[in-house]
Amino acid sequence: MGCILAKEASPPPTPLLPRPAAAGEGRHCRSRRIRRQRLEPRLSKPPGHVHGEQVAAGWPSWLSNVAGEAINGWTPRRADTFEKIDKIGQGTYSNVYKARDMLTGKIVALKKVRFDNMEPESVKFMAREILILRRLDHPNVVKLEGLVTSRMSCSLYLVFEYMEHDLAGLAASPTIKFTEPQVKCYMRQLLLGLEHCHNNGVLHRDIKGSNLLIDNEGSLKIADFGLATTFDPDHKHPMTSRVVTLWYRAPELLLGATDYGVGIDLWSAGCILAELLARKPIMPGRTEVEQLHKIFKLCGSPSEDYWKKSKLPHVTIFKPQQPYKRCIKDTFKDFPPSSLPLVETLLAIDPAERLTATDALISEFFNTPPYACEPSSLPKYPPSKEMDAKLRDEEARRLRNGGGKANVNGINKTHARDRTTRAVPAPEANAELQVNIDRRRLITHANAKSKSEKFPPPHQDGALGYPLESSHYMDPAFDPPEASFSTVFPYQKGGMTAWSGPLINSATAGHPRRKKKSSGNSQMPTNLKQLAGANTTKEAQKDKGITQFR
Ligand SMILES: Nc1ncnc2c1ncn2[C@@H]1O[C@H](COP(=O)(O)OP(=O)(O)OP(=O)(O)O)[C@@H](O)[C@H]1O
Repeated sequence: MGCILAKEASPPPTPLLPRPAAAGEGRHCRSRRIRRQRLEPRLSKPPGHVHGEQVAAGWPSWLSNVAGEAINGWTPRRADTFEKIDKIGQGTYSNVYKARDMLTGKIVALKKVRFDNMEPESVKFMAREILILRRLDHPNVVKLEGLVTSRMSCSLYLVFEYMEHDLAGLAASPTIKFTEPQVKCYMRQLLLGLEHCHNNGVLHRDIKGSNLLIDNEGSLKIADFGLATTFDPDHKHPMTSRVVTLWYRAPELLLGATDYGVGIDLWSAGCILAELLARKPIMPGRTEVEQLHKIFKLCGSPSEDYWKKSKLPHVTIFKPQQPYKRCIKDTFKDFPPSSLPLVETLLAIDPAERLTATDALISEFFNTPPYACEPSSLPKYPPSKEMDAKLRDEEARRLRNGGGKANVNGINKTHARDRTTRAVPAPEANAELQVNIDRRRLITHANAKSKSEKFPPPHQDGALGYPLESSHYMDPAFDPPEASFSTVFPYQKGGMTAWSGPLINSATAGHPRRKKKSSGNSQMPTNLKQLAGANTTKEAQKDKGITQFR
């Protein structure tokens, strides 16, 4: 969620001031300006009378001051009109609760936004998320149903329709094996949601399984617009390239592009399609360097011509010494044949070749039998969210430590389920403890979710934890232990999977495998090797910073 504090060199993603009219600018330019204003959420202080009206309507003054536009036309709901049922999720900047709306009886999700000392910047970024959510209205985009606060309140809750699952949780469950029609059904909904976002000038910028919520009717909805931004292809403005969780981040972002477009979300969608078919993440990089290396190994490195023409800032640093050949077809030779052209298109190195969500929806994949099933025909799954997995792990730990003597059945049950859970994020509540800070730093690299547009640095993320054995549809030769980079594969084999990254710092622990691997680094250009180290150090340094905010 977007309590964001931008401390980057890059300009803010939504320039807010309309350009003053130049002499001679006609109606055409004015209408373009109006369109631009419509596209770019205004986050300025509202005029005095509007501020007064908003406060009279029950909004706190601090919110109206900074985010007047975001709350315009809405009335706040009072917290005592909701009954909290359970905590169901924890994001970096929010806690999410299951609650009952006592006016309607409906079950909802309440996302409580954490503000750090009411910093206007963090309130503004949250306002941007609200404005973006209010602009969108589609069955495959999560709906913001209201806001909960009061005049004297220091907190804000976003009210959403309640969603029982997320795609990462379902995909990680070893008991759930998606069929081809089911994969098509989820992908179709994802692309329809993306099409709506893009047609309305919104880039999501953090598409990944845990942000794709699924309800018990099989509907998939894109959620978490904390990193989203507005864009206008006719009036490009520079945007930060440090967006999207690393495993799903497009190559142009890794190369430092600031004028990207819808292609970045389509790349992430391509990673998800291949992940659903392969039953494990296809490019789990731990640093930006490693991520780009994995991309080149699978998708081929760009042509000489591309490198020559490219004006991307990091091109000289990242250019591999030897070109890599594209090997998507070989790697995914067991994928359903009609899926390969779509995977190829979505994972095109050149964003211009990735086409659009609309193009993807009319591709062969969706028009070849077996067709996508109806969402309502999807199975009704047991709870599978990140938080469910976390609670199960905590319960298992408690029982192992002797707390479960009273319930032998409970122990057995928990242990059995425990083995099947996926990775869960580090406990946020313990972040102030040094041991957890250190863990977080390591896990940050492993999970590599960039939230640098939020608080510096990228925070750790629950990501996906698949048992190694669950690999499917994917050529095992594709991802042998990484000679150049990885020292610990970010998944654990069987047993308890409590973390999605290494718990020890393999860079300093003298891991025996590491020595062997580091000698296999010869393919990597020296400048890349240096950067790999530099990057890690930088990330770790930045990571220290986050502890000050929590
Ligand atoms: N509408 C919803 N229904 C049910 N659960 C939800 C809903 N929205 C969010 N959640 C749960 O809460 C978690 C955190 O929500 P969200 O990702 O929006 O917050 P965040 O602070 O932006 O997190 P992140 O650190 O992943 O960016 C999600 O992973 C999800 O499991």
